Amino acid sequence: MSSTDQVHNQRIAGVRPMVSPALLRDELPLTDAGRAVVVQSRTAVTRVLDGADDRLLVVVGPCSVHDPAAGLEYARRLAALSAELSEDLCVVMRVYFEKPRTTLGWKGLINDPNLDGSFDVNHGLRAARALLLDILALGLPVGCEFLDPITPQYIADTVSWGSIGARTAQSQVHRQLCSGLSMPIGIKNSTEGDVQAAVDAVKAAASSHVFPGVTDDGLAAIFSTSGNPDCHVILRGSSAGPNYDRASVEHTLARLDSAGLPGRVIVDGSHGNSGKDHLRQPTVAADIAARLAAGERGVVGLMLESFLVPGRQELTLGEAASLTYGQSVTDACMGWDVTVSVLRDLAAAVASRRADSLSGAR
Ligand SMILES: O=C[C@H](O)[C@H](O)COP(=O)(O)O
Ligand SMILES: C=C(OP(=O)(O)O)C(=O)O
Repeated sequence: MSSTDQVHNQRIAGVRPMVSPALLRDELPLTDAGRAVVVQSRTAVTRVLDGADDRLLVVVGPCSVHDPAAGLEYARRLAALSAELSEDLCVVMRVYFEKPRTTLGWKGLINDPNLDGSFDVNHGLRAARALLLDILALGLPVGCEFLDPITPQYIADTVSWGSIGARTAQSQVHRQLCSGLSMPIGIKNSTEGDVQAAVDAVKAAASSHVFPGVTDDGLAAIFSTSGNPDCHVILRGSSAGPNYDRASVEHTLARLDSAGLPGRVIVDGSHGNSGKDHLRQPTVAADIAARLAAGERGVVGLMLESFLVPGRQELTLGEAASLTYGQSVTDACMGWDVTVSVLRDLAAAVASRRADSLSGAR
């Protein structure tokens, strides 16, 4: 595929046509009911972030979706649990289709939906959007990480909360992207533990930007954004250890204040905060629950990695048929039963904080 002119596309091995965002949305339209879920949940998440709603935001679900059927089964269970706990928790399902890799590895359902190195991106986009619509049909809002700057055009209308990962928080391309996204976005501290990088990203994303992008019809265009005031820091721990403790949260709130930004953070109970050990996520959640029950307010949300079956398994490309159903092929996840008790304990902590605050106000 490389050009014979010896200067152009010398390392491009192939170019294939890609469905346009408009065509995909036409094939798989957002229903009126789905739109209502997105609009209402974006407002609810924003109110939690602003402290206007005293519930805890809980972004919970698999590290990555590799099997839409298992993702949908998880969503059915979570929709019922979310309804049970809705007075105290604002639940968003983590539905991640794009995986940023430290070096190499499977990059997620959009990039390689057949899990075999065939990279059928058009099929990946269809599978991702179809699952998002199915989850919204259950009344459950979804949260995605945005990694490729073009992907949001295909799915962002279905997303109520977004994330920028630890490896891209310092990227200007991603900060610009956030400034134009229609939902609140959590931005993570770096893998080495640099929280200022996330604070700087929240500040940059709140501002307007002008940058190149792709239109609904797949044409290059220059986009102007108005800035996103609903971005916030996610403390995800680091290679140096956890950062969900009270002092780290206070330190982050002080940095946000110095930058003229609202004081709120989400804690990621996985990744550096649990050393990627799924058995430690409930310990993080229990610590946050105890602090909430004691009246702490800076932590407005918690992210948890959870799937039907606990732990993780190795993915060998081309051998998806031998995978255990409902178990992560990326980072280890809490299993469903543990997830239920963790979410119930978090809800009880929020209810207790509310009761204390009401009795204090009397
Ligand atoms: O959340 C997922 C992973 O931690 C992230 O994609 C990095 O994974 P890797 O270090 O296995 O590449
Ligand atoms: C990649 C992720 O996390 P981080 O960016 O914190 O490593 C994730 O949440 O899937």
